[in-house]
Amino acid sequence: MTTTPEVTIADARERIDSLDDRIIGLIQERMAVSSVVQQTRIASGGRRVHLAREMEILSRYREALGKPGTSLAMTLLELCRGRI
Ligand SMILES: O=C(O)C(=O)C[C@]1(C(=O)O)C=C[C@@H](O)C=C1
Repeated sequence: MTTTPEVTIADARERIDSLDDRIIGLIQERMAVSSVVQQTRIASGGRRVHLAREMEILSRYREALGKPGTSLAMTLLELCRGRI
């Protein structure tokens, strides 16, 4: 069956929208889990931020996605723990 460029683009955009919905849901889930870690640490006398752990996360994203991965990880961390 043949299709048109318009249909191919519309179908692909639907998939992108669906992926973005899932990504947003995963980010919201990450924020909730991160909050549990931070609140638990603060309640036991620690600090909200754990820089060594953040370095591990930044490395993981950079290894998987290159330099923009670092920016993405920094944005995710800011969403999860606020600005430092
Ligand atoms: O893993 C932790 O210790 C967390 O508090 C979670 C988290 C994160 O969102 O990944 C948030 C703040 C910390 O600075 C480091 C990492």
